[in-house]
Amino acid sequence: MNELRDLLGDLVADVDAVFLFSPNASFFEEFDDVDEEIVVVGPENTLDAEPFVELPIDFTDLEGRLRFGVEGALEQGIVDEGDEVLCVTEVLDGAENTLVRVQTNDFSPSGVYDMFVNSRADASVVRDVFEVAIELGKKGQKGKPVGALFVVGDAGKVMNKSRPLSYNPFEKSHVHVGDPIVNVMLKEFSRLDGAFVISDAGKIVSAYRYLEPSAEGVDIPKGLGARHMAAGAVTRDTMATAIVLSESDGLVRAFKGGELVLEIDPEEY
Ligand SMILES: Nc1ncnc2c1ncn2[C@@H]1O[C@H](COP(=O)(O)OP(=O)(O)OP(=O)(O)O)[C@@H](O)[C@H]1O
Ligand SMILES: [Mn+2]
Repeated sequence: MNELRDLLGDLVADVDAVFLFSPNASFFEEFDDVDEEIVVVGPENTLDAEPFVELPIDFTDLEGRLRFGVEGALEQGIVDEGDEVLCVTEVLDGAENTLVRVQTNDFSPSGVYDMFVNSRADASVVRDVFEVAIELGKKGQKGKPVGALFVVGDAGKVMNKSRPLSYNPFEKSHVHVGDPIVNVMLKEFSRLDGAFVISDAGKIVSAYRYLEPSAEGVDIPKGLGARHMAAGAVTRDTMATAIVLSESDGLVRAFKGGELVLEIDPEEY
């Protein structure tokens, strides 16, 4: 008789590594004796696991989460190209209810791991800006959809490639992303045109900047307009990362090195 176990056992057979996404302590300990390499992926290394891949944001979409874990492990040399990896994770708030077997080559590098970890700006600054954009996307401005453009890192060069559209409300202030009051200010100022420029350390350098990078050769997906084009182009001309909330489709996108590296729907957060 065919037992399910026999039929589905191939799914877990002969893998090079097992990735546990945000496991709890007791589940993690059960893997003590397995022969395969165990890799923990999560927002914080509360279990002192080694090796560990830190998730900068809570990816609700499964593919984004797997991709980040795999790219991070490849980048850190924990796994190699072509390795077979078994991912144990959750969907729909059901702890450890999902097994996905992937080969590390299944993911063509998207740059998402690189964007957080190897940005000029601190990973926490990139994450904080992401969170503002997601929150803004969820709530809009007084219920209306709103767009916004944040350029993070390499601020001196970004300022050189842009011009003011209005007075800069952050001119003499020393405020940083992540402060609750600053998040309110960013949301308020996002009603007006232009981009926010943020330093590597998270200081808000300016609001209302009109970006003027050279857009020559920048290849962004069709259908996106001037805001996204400017975001893509400024990251090719500088070491910055650009995070864009689209007023028209409500998605948050990130650009680095002139390319789209991440696209998320705030409604799923
Ligand atoms: N070069 C630029 N620098 C800064 N802000 C810009 C630039 N170009 C456009 N924007 C801002 O983007 C807004 C929307 O422009 P547009 O509709 O062309 O962009 P989009 O990519 O379609 O974005 P959305 O999806 O939000 O509509 C403009 O009103 C302006 O505030
Ligand atoms: Mn538009």
